Amino acid sequence: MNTILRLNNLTKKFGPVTAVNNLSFSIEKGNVYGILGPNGSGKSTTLGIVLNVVNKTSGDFQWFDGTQSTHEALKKVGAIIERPNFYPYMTAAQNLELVCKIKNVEPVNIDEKLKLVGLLDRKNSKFRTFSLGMKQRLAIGSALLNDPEILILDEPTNGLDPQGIHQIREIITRIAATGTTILLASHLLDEVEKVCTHVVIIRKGEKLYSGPVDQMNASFGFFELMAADSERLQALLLDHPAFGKVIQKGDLVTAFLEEPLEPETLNAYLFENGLTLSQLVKRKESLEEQFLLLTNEMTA
Ligand SMILES: Nc1ncnc2c1ncn2[C@@H]1O[C@H](COP(=O)(O)OP(=O)(O)OP(=O)(O)O)[C@@H](O)[C@H]1O
Repeated sequence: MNTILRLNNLTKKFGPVTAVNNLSFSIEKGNVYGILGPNGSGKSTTLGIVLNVVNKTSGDFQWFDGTQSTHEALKKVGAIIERPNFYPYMTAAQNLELVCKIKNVEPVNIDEKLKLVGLLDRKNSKFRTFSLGMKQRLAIGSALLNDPEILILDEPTNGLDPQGIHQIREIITRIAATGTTILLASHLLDEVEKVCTHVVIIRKGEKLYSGPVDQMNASFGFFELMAADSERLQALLLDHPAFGKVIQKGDLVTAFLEEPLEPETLNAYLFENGLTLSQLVKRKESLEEQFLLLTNEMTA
């Protein structure tokens, strides 16, 4: 696989605030990456550093094979990290022609890109008549004019209505299908799940998880149990090698699995040790619950 971008122990401090803390991950060609984290977790700062608009404090990053300067490499990157800004009195097509002039690319792709973002039929409408969703789509079309290797988007659906959100997500999927690598920042787990193949979860600038989105839900689940003798129940669970954390709230004992275990096997183990259960339920955290557990765990 070709590496598009590699971050090595990247750190950014704004005075006493460490916005990005020792962050390392890499972006491989052809995937759709989400940087997922709550507000203020350092997503925009990370994007700003690799796009050369924010100075890093320490660590480094490397674009492509590392042989070009960042300035040269960024010519192969399309990025939208601010609210889309075009000339309001010019049409969509005229604005894109201007972008072509600025980027020094032939204006041959304009219709193709407008079509990709669903704006071909509005190419002669003035920018000021566009909805926020259309403005965002035009910005995506504009960022694609030079056929970049990677498209970078910061919170691409922020402020849009459900229809606008759906359109943007569909367009991102369409662009990814053409082989363009995508890196987007989002605070929405649901968005990353829907659009991305890979995720880097950060909190307070630190990486909590990185890997394929479909392996995020790799928890073995947990049991919710009740027995008349809950102290003995807890002791037996803690003795069993499959369990990690065991917590009790009222009469309910929750035991988290660190390896697979079937309810029948657990029931038989407890019965053989002289304990009968009044309740046995096996559950798995939803992705949402796991994300919250992961991001809250580091609060302390
Ligand atoms: N120019 C700046 N000066 C001082 N502090 C900053 C600056 N830019 C960002 N920060 C701080 O760095 C931290 C990370 O901010 P950043 O904008 O990167 O997070 P984010 O994950 O993109 O959040 P959001 O989605 O809210 O933009 C925050 O504590 C923020 O207040």
